[in-house]
Amino acid sequence: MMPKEFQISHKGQPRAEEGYLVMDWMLEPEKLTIDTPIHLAVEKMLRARHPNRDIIVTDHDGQYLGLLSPITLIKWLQLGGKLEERLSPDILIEGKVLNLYDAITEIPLGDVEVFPVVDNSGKVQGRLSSNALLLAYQQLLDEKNAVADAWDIVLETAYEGIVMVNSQGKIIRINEAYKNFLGVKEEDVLYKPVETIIDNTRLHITVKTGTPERGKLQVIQGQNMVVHRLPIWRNNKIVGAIGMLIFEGVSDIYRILEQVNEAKRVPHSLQEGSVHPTLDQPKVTFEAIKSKSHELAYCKSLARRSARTSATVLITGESGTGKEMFAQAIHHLSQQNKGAFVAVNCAAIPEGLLESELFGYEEGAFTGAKKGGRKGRFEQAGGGTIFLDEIGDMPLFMQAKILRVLQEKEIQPVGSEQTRTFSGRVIAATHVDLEEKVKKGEFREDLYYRLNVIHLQIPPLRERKQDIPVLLSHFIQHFCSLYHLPYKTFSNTAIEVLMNYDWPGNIREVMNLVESLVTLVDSEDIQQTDLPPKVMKKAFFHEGDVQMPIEKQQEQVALASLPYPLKKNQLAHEWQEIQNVIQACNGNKSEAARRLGIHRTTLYQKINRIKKVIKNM
Ligand SMILES: Nc1ncnc2c1ncn2[C@@H]1O[C@H](COP(=O)(O)OP(=O)(O)OP(=O)(O)O)[C@@H](O)[C@H]1O
Repeated sequence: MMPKEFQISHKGQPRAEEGYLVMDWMLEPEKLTIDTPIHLAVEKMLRARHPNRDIIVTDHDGQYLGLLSPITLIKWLQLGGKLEERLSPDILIEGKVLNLYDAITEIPLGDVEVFPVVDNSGKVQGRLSSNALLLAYQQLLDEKNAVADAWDIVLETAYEGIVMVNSQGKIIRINEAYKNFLGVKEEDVLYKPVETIIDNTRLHITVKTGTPERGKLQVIQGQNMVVHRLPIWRNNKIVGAIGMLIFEGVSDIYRILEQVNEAKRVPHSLQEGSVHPTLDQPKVTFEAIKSKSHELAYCKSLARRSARTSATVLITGESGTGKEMFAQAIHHLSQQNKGAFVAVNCAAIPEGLLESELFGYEEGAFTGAKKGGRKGRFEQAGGGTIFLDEIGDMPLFMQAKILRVLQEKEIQPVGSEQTRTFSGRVIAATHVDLEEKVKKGEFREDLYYRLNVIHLQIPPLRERKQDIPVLLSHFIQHFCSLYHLPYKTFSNTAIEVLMNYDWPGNIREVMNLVESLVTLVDSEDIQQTDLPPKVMKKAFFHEGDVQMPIEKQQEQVALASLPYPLKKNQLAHEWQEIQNVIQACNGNKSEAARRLGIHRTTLYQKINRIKKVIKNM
């Protein structure tokens, strides 16, 4: 007797892709050979510890014949069967036979609780009970959920932006990184046509053509990005597409490639060195603004969007938070990038000179005016960007003149009757509370509103501590390579202290501290004890901090203060030594460098470095 299920489920070939196969879950077979005396079968059934007492019956070669179930056996005995008789095929039921390689999820189930398992030749190899099946299902679902959870975490935390669209090209999933980059909220983009949300996307085309596109350049929010677009197929139909966005590293490579291509286009005469092209200052782009926090991601996204327009931008934030960097990044991404970026620190220019500095002057405008006059900063910015830093410190009379530029787009040099058109863009910045100044009558309200078209508020570093490790690692690499020193790292405890510190000077302070540590610490591992006492004190003595006992705090500070004066002494010693040699050489630094066994430029660098470090101590 060959049950029909056996023939149906016997697929012959192992299907390794099915993860959950019958063979992985089956148990030892409880089997008897045909012709066994019935009383032995009854004893076996009574001895069975498991609830499913059906017994598999095979022929003498181990081939499956059928199942002996307790109920059919009782019925058979009631009809006059004898315990001395032997097992014969007519007492057996068919059962549901499974193949070793059947996938658990595809088993055709009936009402029985024991399933004989046979190999490809029909020989019995084991049995699968309903209990084992339940266990398998439970584990399968647990694993599926765990995989889905892990997958979600990967999607959410991936460095790349990831977006998924359905077959109609509507967004059905989008990860945090992409949302941050676009500056959108999930509810604003879900189920919207992707082309209305992402600039220059082709995902809505990918779902029509089914053609994958890898490593394509796509301009999003004015920035060159590298993207992959992959269709998702199911049962020979395109059910959606996935778009992946690759940020910084790769776009850096593309920029370098572009620069290489540019260089190849340099005219022959320049390559031969007959004329030396001047090297531009390195451009500050958004990629140079190192960050990991959501707060800065939002600022970058808003700034990128502002670069699409020529609207005035007001950047506020404490000193050293990166306001000028943002202004430069906006400039380089904007239409104005063909013109110059001219930065003016309004607080640093004496009040009497501010007007001529900003608007220029005509010849003879005042005593001491240069022949032929002079162009002001606005005119220098031309079709580019003028960055008015510390605008909050601008005197009221100048505020009126700036307002006029913003309203009329005209500038008037000192001593001139003529006005000139200003076609550039204005970005202003301040660390003071302008609204407060407006209330006090120290800043013109109309100018405030004119400047405040797009307001970029850069949070202080203590409110985005996630950025601290990124900045530390960025600056440590920067200074180690600048000073040709072997790469150093911070110990975990040092990072912990630095994370606890408030950074009143923001990123500028991080930069200065890392520079001095890189030059001061000889070891490649910067320890907590290498940090200056002010950092240690602030990191450990937070107001109202009652967690650490006072003796422990004192101990920490004492520990922290120890090596630093030592370092200071060491530096002072080195400084004295250099001064002695220079004196001995009658001030001749080239000779002093020779005596010290170092190159003259190295001596200059050393002197500048020591001066700078001592000043920062
Ligand atoms: N996110 C950042 N990544 C890398 N470097 C940064 C970052 N933010 C700021 N810097 C660096 O920190 C220093 C201070 O930045 P910046 O001059 O832009 O700040 P600011 O807010 O304009 O300061 P201030 O108000 O004093 O003029 C600069 O050397 C800048 O390159």
